[in-house]
Amino acid sequence: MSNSAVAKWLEEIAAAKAKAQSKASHTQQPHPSNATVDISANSDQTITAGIGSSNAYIQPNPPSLLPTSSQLQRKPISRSQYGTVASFDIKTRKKLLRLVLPPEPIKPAPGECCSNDCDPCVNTIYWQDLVAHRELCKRLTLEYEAACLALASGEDSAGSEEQQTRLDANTGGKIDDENETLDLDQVQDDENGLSIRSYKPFKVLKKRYLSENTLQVVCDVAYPKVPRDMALFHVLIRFRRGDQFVTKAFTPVDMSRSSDAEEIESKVSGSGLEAEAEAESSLSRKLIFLVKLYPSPHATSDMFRALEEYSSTTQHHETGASNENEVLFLRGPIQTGRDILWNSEIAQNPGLAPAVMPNRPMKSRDRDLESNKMKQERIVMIAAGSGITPMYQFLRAIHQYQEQKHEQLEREQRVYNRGNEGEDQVVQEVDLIYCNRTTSDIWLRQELQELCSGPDGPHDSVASDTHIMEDLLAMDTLNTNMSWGTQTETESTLAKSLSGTGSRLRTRRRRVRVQHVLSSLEDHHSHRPYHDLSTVQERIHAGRITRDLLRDTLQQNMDLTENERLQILVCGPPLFNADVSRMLSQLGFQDSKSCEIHILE
Ligand SMILES: Cc1cc2nc3c(=O)[nH]c(=O)nc-3n(C[C@H](O)[C@H](O)[C@H](O)COP(=O)(O)OP(=O)(O)OC[C@H]3O[C@@H](n4cnc5c(N)ncnc54)[C@H](O)[C@@H]3O)c2cc1C
Repeated sequence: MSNSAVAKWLEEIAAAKAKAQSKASHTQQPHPSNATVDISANSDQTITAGIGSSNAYIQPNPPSLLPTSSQLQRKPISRSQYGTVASFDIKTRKKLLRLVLPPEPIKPAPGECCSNDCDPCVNTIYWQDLVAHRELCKRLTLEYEAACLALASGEDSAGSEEQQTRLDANTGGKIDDENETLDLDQVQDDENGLSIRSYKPFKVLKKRYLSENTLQVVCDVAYPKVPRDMALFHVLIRFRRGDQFVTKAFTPVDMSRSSDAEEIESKVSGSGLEAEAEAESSLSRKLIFLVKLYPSPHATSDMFRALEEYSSTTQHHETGASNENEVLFLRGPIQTGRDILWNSEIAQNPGLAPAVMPNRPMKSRDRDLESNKMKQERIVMIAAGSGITPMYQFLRAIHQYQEQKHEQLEREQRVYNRGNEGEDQVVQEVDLIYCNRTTSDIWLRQELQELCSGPDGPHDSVASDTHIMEDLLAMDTLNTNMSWGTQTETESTLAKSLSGTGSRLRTRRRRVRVQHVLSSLEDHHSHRPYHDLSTVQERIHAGRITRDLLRDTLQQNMDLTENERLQILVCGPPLFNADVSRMLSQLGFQDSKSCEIHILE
């Protein structure tokens, strides 16, 4: 090609470039390099300043009605992702500066706050994040303006080694010398688990109807290893419904059983059955929700019905799930005001029930304990339907910590050959009255039975024998007092013979007794009246909860000594709570120094 041809060709290219450039500058808003940025738009924002050419642009991303799934997933704002980004315009060979601002936090939707005095409340988190976001945007904007001025006045050190490490045009120009994050409070988000600051998507691993109106949903996230002072908590589940969100609170249930885990570990190789058991056992360690389904049309229930189990054949760009119905957006763990008080008390006194009366500060209980005055804690739980979930969480927490305490004492006794006199001062008794329509509506029945009899089984050790003995003796007392069915001869003999042996380990003094109240009169499967189905672990009554039943259960709590204290927890639908409160008041149970009544809404 001749020189003139080459020159002509270059001219044509330059003309085309100039044309394209002038077209771009007409379609974009000129922006002075010291412009302030409106940070209220709910999206990432970019300001570009072309210094050296007259181009300076603000390019806010169009605000969308709904946050994108990446925003839903957003981690705490990291300083390193945003700020002044430099690049070079290949055409003009001039340096461009760009300001990338973080997205504004998403305001909680109406109804997202469950009004249970949670700490942190989703609204508090939002306001904290908003303040932090504004401060960060202000700082980044100032930095950007300073960089623009420096570039315009030729003081920009681009090209220097230092600047090159800060600016990386090819990778989007991340500022990589600062790792400051805006995580304002102490609650740490778990990278792979739940986050308290934002909704994260998790695959639905299993969806199973336990009954016509009960759904069990297993999510692909481990039941959080919450610290001792966070044993009681709930999780927010968010569904997208058209262009709106529906957010509801649910209490996950911990279905992992140590006996299962040990069994799996003891297996050497994995046959088909073993692998199946292992898969089932690993599912039991996941976050599991029990959901009460209401007849359709019911927004929340219908969205749960529409959930699908994750299928590995199709792919979702974020979670690997094929469609939105295979994913649940979760946020947590969140504690209600009540949870916080109980959690701190369980953490301090694992063997004890909570004392949450505002007029009875925990210190007074500690004094009681120090002076060895308080010896008996009684808890009566009265639940209906899904109201069992917080009760079960509570029972699990107490059970778990008592197990730990028991093991610790057992170890100490073995190692130091030390007796544990004085350790068995506090006795805790728990009665649970659980109301449903039929046996198939009972949630966590097996798990409750296990809590009644303990995980050790009757033949393992003196400790477990002692435990069983205590349960049986407790039953004996109940049978005498309440004329519930009859204890079998074997049970009675075992209780008596064990009571004769004396107990070497008397630290575990938990007694859980379960009574089911079923409003349907007979069992549909066996066609036998419900009271015939009572066992040593659970009593079954037909009908509705009555004042007489409450009186019988509470009978032994009528005349509390100054060393005893009674806690009554009620959790069910509003009408049920109101009915039970009325009956308790008719029976003379009111909040006092020795009796605390908690209605869980
Ligand atoms: C901290 C916390 C933890 C919770 N944990 C659980 C849990 O583990 N499992 C669980 O299932 N729920 C749980 N809930 C309740 C759950 O969040 C929802 O409120 C519940 O599923 C009802 O859905 P909704 O609010 O959309 O019902 P809404 O339609 O707003 O109705 C509110 C209430 O009216 C009654 N109701 C509505 N429709 C019907 C109907 N067709 N028939 C009979 N009664 C009806 C129900 O009592 C319902 O709770 C929890 C709530 C809180 C605050």
